[in-house]
Amino acid sequence: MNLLPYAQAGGQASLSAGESLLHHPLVARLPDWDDMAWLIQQTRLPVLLKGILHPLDVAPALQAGAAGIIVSNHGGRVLDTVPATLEVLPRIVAAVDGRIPVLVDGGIRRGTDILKALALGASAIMVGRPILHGLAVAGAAGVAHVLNLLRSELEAAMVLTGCRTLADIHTSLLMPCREDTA
Ligand SMILES: Cc1cc2nc3c(=O)[nH]c(=O)nc-3n(C[C@H](O)[C@H](O)[C@H](O)COP(=O)(O)O)c2cc1C
Repeated sequence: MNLLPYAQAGGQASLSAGESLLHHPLVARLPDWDDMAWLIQQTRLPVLLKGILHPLDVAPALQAGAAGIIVSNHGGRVLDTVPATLEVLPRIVAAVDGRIPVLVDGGIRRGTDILKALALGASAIMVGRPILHGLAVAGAAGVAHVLNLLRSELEAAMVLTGCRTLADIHTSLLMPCREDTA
């Protein structure tokens, strides 16, 4: 995410010659796990940590008091070569071992994507750009239409895979194409 427009009073977005984003006060000290723990202690609301992509980050997230984890690789900008969220989801789910909900987003475009994410252990999924696209095309009705499509596609996928309830959606529905996702 480009933080500079928000950080500079004058709204100057570009760096001058010789300046580096790394030296900007807003990013020179990047948030760490102590900051997460502090933030979580400031509210009684559940705080879910978004952007977890590595199983080794699960323990510090739990230690900081996260109420949930959102496996996500998108922050408005995307770092090249980050893994797809569905690729890392099973490893995060295994590391969490049922202690807190694990949500996932990124590239969910149809009901079968939701079915696959739930089969890989997600507690819930989130959707970004399809909502924005619906909003851009038809406002609130467009957003409702996108949500309706996703729901009806998920229900069709459940019917076709013999799942009467969300709890019936299980890893056994999936045929692994790589050993490490088995
Ligand atoms: C225009 C735009 C801006 C975003 N800004 C942020 C952000 O500031 N912080 C963040 O955590 N995620 C941000 N995201 C990512 C979304 O929260 C979400 O993770 C992502 O859009 C989900 O993937 P999908 O769009 O493929 O459904 C942004 C996404 C878009 C499209």
